[in-house]
Amino acid sequence: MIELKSQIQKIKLVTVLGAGAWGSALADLVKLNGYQVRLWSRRSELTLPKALEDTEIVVSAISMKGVQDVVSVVQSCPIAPQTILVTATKGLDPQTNTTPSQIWQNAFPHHPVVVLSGPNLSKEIQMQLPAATVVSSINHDAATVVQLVFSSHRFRVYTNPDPVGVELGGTLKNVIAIAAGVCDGLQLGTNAKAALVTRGLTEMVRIGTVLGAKTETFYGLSGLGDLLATCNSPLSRNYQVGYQLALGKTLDQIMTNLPGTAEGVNTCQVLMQIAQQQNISIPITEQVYRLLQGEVTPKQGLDELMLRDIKPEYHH
Ligand SMILES: NC(=O)C1=CN([C@@H]2O[C@H](COP(=O)(O)OP(=O)(O)OC[C@H]3O[C@@H](n4cnc5c(N)ncnc54)[C@H](O)[C@@H]3O)[C@@H](O)[C@H]2O)C=CC1
Ligand SMILES: O=C(CO)COP(=O)(O)O
Repeated sequence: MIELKSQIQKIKLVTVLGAGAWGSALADLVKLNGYQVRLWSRRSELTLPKALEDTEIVVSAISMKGVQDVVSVVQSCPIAPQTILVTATKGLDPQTNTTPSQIWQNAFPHHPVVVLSGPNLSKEIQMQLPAATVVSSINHDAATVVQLVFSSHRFRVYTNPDPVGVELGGTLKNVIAIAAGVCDGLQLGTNAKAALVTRGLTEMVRIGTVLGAKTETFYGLSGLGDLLATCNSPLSRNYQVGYQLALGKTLDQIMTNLPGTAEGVNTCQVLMQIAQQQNISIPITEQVYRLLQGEVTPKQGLDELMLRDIKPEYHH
């Protein structure tokens, strides 16, 4: 306990990697709590080694496609052995099917790695609206340090003992958010949306538990919480992808004009690979995949879901 207290008191400098929507919002949260913050992006004048010099916490908000590259460069920089690595990316690596925290941990086996994930639409956070999130790590002390560094009267941070589940909640919901956007774009109504989001959660639990997550984590902020936020907000880029597909735009048109990253598009492909390899039923994800591939229209995807064999709600 004394050691943890002195660890927390030592934190003065936090480096945030990725100056996109989420990295900028996270940097502001930490800055408002009185810490010195360095915000690095590949376009900034600050070099990565300089950004990492003497830092106590590194927060990565790099989109999935850049994580491996950035991790490789960070590996070549001198960082102190006790530096805490925090990952806030919500995606899966298409080559290895691994999560961002697994990539960080593989590269830095002796460093504490903490995941940060929750219902956190960056625009609302930047507007200083209240929000809550979850931090989790196999190193509980490191998670507690990160909890204290980020917590404020408008950002409530919980710890959770299931890092795999916390990270996967934020990642898996992106695909369901695309489906929710389609549902609203087609004006299918509130009953349909409730059914979709609930069955989406069942699907998240099914694939997430195969990947090592605990079921109950998906019923918390990083699972259901994030699912509700993104499936119900036009601020969500993943929701926007589905919504605009339902209005008849092409995926290329949507992606060209989208502000920032919609991770669900790539995550969907990775989930299909995993589901096929491991024989997991993920019907909503499958229809989102087929829609993104241009194999079905939004209306055909809906019909495919509605006309599946009837069955019990749960298998025991
Ligand atoms: N925007 C939001 O509301 C939230 C986003 N997230 C997650 O955070 C991650 C980033 O999202 P956003 O900030 O919204 O996206 P963004 O597109 O605004 O920013 C992505 C950042 O990653 C950097 N990046 C990408 N490839 C790179 C590479 N090869 N080398 C160096 N830097 C590279 C970009 O330069 C940019 O700074 C995503 O995984 C997203 O799911 C999580 C919670 C909230
Ligand atoms: O993860 C998010 C909110 O928690 C952000 O959602 P989008 O990436 O769909 O904008």
